[in-house]
Amino acid sequence: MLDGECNPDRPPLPRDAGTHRATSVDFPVCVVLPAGGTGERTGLQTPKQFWSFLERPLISYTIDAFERVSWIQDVVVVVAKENLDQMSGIVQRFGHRKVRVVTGGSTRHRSIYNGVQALAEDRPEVVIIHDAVRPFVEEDFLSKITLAAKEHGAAGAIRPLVSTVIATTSEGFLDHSLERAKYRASETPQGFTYEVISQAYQRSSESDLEFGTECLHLALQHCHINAKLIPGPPTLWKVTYRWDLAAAGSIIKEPMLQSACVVSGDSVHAATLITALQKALHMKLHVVTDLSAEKHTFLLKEWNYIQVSVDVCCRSDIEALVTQLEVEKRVLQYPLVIIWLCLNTSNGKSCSTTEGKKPAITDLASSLEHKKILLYGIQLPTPQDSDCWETSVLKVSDLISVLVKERSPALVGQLLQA
Ligand SMILES: Nc1ccn([C@@H]2O[C@H](COP(=O)(O)OP(=O)(O)OP(=O)(O)O)[C@@H](O)[C@H]2O)c(=O)n1
Ligand SMILES: O=P(O)(O)OC[C@@H](O)[C@@H](O)[C@@H](O)CO
Repeated sequence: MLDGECNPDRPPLPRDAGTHRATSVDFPVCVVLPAGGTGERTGLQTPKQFWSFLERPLISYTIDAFERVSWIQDVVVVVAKENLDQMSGIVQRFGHRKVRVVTGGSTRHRSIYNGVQALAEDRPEVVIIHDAVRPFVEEDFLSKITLAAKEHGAAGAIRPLVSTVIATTSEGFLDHSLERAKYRASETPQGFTYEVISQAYQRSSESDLEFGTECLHLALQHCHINAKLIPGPPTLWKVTYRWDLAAAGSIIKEPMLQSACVVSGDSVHAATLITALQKALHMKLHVVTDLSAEKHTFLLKEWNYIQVSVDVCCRSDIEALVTQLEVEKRVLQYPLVIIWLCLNTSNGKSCSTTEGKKPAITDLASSLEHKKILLYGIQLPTPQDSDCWETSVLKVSDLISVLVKERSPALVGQLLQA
C-alpha cells in the first residue's frame, strides 16, 4: 500500500507535523480542469468555458494560468464528447503545450474522475483540481494549495459566505439558519495527493458521482482525510451566470488598457507634450525615441501606441511602427490602438496634409483596419503657438483615455482637434 493510501480498516496515521514539510514544489504536480459542462445557468447556447473574450475562449485563459507555472507538468482538460474537436482546435490555435484532452462525464464528479484516471499511468505526487471557468488563479495560491495537499493529503480554497445559509422545511418555510461565521464557501483550486483522490473516487458510490459537488467531502468520507482549508482571493470566483461573463471580460481587458508605448522622435515640442501627458494621463507611458533599438522590443507587446509627429507629413512614422509590429507577428486577438499625435507649429506644414479631399490619416487607417489596428489622430498646436496649452493637453489626455478604453470603430481614421 502506497504511503498516504487509504485503508478504510485503518484510517491513515495522523500526519506527523514533524515530518519534512516541503517549502517549495519540488515534486510532480498535474492539473485536472473539469470543462465538460453546458453552462445552462448563463442562458447561452455556447458553454461558458468556450465563451470568447478578445477572440479567445475563457478556458484558454485558465489553461494559460497553469501553463505559466513552471512546476506544473500536465494539464488534463476534460470536455464533453461533442466539444473534443473544438477543444483540440483551441489547444492548437493558442499553442497550449502542457494540455491533454479527455472526455468528460454526465456530472462534474464523473468528469473529474475521468481526468484523474487519465493520470494513472504516470502518477503525479499531487493533483490540482480546478474548475475551467475560474480563469483568475495565481501561482502563489496554487503553490499554497499544492504544498498543503502534499502535507495533509487534501487541501481546498475557501471564501467567506456573502449570504447566510438557511435550511427550509418541505413546505418551503424557514427551518433554521446556520451561523455564517462558522461556514465558508468551498472554491477551487483544490489539491490532493494522487493516492487520496484516486482512492476516494474508486470508493465513491453511483450516488456520490451523480449528485455530489465536493471532492473534499469524498476524501473525508472514503479516505478519512480532513482537507486543509486555505482562504483564497476574491478572484477565485466561478463564472456561473451571464453577468459573471461580463465581469470576467472586464478583468481580462483591464491590464491591456493601463499602459502605452509613446514613440516621440527627437522633437523638443514632442518632449514637452509627453511630459505634460505623463502628469495628466492615468496610464503608464513607456517613452522611446523610436522602436528600432533592440532593447525596446518588449514594448511591441503593448496594446496601445502613441506616435508623436511635428509638422512634416509623417505617414512614414506610422508605417514604420506597423512594420515593426508585423515583424513581431502580433497575433491580434484584440484590436491594437495607434494614436497619431500631430503637433503643428504656426509656420509648419500640417501633419494632416490632405491627399485629395480626405486627411492623410483616413486612407492609412482604412488600410490598417483588417490588421486589427485602430488608427486615430489628434491634432494640436505646439506650446509656443498656443495660449491655451494646458487646455489642449487636458483635452488630448481625455481623448487618449477614451480612445484606448472604447476602441470605437466610428472614430477610426478621424483627426480630432485638441
Ligand atoms: N458534467 C460536467 C459538469 C460540469 N463540469 C465542469 O465543472 C465546472 C463547474 O461546474 P458548473 O459551474 O456547474 O458548470 P456547468 O455545469 O457547465 O454549469 P450549469 O450548472 O449552469 O450548467 C465547469 O468548469 C464545468 O464545465 C464538467 O466538467 N462536467
Ligand atoms: O456546483 P457547481 O457544479 O455549480 O460548481 C462546482 C462547485 O461546487 C465547486 O467548484 C466548488 O464548490 C468546490 O467543490
